[in-house]
Amino acid sequence: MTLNQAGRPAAASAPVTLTARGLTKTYGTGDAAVTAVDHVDLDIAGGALTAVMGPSGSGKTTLVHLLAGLDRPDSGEVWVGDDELTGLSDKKLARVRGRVVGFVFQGFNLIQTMSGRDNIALPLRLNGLPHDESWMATLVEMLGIDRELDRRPYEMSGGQQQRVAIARALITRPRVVLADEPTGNLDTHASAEILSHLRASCRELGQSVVMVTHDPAAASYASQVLLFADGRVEGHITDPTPESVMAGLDALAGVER
Ligand SMILES: Nc1ncnc2c1ncn2[C@@H]1O[C@H](COP(=O)(O)OP(=O)(O)OP(=O)(O)O)[C@@H](O)[C@H]1O
Repeated sequence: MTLNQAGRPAAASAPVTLTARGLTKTYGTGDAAVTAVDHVDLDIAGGALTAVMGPSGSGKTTLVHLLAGLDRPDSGEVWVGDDELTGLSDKKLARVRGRVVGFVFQGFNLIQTMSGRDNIALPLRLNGLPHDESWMATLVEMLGIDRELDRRPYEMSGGQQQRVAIARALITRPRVVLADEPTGNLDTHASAEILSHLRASCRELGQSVVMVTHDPAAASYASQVLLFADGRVEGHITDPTPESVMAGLDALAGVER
């Protein structure tokens, strides 16, 4: 698979590192306070796919929202290359985020009154970026969503909505892509295809791609897995296999294999 098959080549850009320093987010106060992300330091190299795994409630979604600038940390910093997202005003953050970060939400967040095509193109319109028909065609072919272009999200299956949401995240050729359970609604075959595309996309575009997943098979597509528990990175697995991921998760839960 190449991303360049439909016309103009996808512009490769120098990989940038996604960095977090001392990233902390607490919800609630007093006895009800939950520190969802607790002094996290990360250096995620561009051009590689990183998976984040851990128990439910360990803070994975909060972490990717903070890394994307969708939510503000209580303390700590997020950098995309030399740009500090956490230091920006809301207005500047919205502008940088729109151009630099692509996000695949857990619930897709597609706009129900808009066609698949308009949903995919929305980040370009919102950020005043030129429409690139050949890149749109490449993504549509890669994700197999040509029939979804003229449908509204409520006329699509969950898996089709997910593919449209992935196209929307990639349409601006963002430097950083954050994905919360990008294959959660897909069958094994469709998941494998999407993950291969995401991996190829980050390699060919030099993107830093971080995805949250509960699926060891999905995580094995990554070049590294971060094991997350109680808001902290408690371990790394490099060159993961489904078996090494399961062993890592068991170790995280204190279970001996
Ligand atoms: N908006 C919020 N207000 C209050 N507490 C929150 C909020 N969002 C998350 N939390 C709490 O923060 C903790 C981490 O939640 P988060 O959704 O980041 O975990 P997760 O690892 O992504 O979970 P899952 O795997 O179930 O999606 C949980 O205890 C959750 O209840």
